[in-house]
Amino acid sequence: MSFKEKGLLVVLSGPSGVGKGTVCKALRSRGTQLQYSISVTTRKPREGEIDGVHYFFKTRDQFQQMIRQEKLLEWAEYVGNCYGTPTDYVRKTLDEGQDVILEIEVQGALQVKRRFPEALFIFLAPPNLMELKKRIIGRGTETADLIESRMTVAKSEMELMQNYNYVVENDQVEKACDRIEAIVLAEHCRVDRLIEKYTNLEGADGQ
Ligand SMILES: Nc1ncnc2c1ncn2[C@@H]1O[C@H](COP(=O)(O)OP(=O)(O)OP(=O)(O)O)[C@@H](O)[C@H]1O
Ligand SMILES: Nc1nc2c(ncn2[C@@H]2O[C@H](COP(=O)(O)O)[C@@H](O)[C@H]2O)c(=O)[nH]1
Repeated sequence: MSFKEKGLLVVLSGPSGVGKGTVCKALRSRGTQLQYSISVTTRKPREGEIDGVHYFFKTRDQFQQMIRQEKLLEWAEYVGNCYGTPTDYVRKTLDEGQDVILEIEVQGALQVKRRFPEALFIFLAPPNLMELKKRIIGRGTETADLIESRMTVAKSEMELMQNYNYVVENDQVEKACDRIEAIVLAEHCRVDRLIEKYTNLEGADGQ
């Protein structure tokens, strides 16, 4: 009898501008074995963002329809726009035994926790709030008003950190990637994930 381990669901969240996207991109270019779920959003594309690559861009009506049809694993309204994770891709990829990473804000992460308590929750934290603001400004994608709104949300998101399994400081991108890779590796070795495999050892050689 062969034991097929299900993929691990990794939730990476943290305030806007902390570097979630940057860290995920760096993990990807290292070849880290994580599949990236592409979210659905009602936000307008930023310059250079491609539909189906960075997000699936939808109208509010289309997004509402996805909610009604229960196509979203989680969703949240964030600073005037809606964001959500398509369920099908996540379930299919986990069932194939591949790990999936969701790059989402905190309200959505809490919904995932209720539905998938066994998922791994990592909070990416900035060295401090001044540095966070500097990063959002430096990215050059938001108006001054939106930067203030995102900073206000960021402060309340930081207070929800205790709902996560790990906090990783994104002081340097490569160090943050090292820490995330180590956490994911350790999670794969947890007894509660592997016990089924090792309690069925006898079946493995046909005895
Ligand atoms: N460790 C770091 N040191 C300095 N700058 C960083 C670091 N990580 C990311 N940045 C920069 O911070 C800015 C925001 O990063 P990024 O867009 O990845 O954040 P994010 O958390 O994905 O934001 P959002 O949640 O809004 O999508 C970018 O300009 C990026 O280059
Ligand atoms: N709850 C969810 N949050 C998501 C999802 N995809 C992205 N996000 C988060 O939204 C904010 C804003 O993103 P931006 O691209 O407009 O800067 C940020 O924290 C993202 O991580 C999702 O599917 N669900």
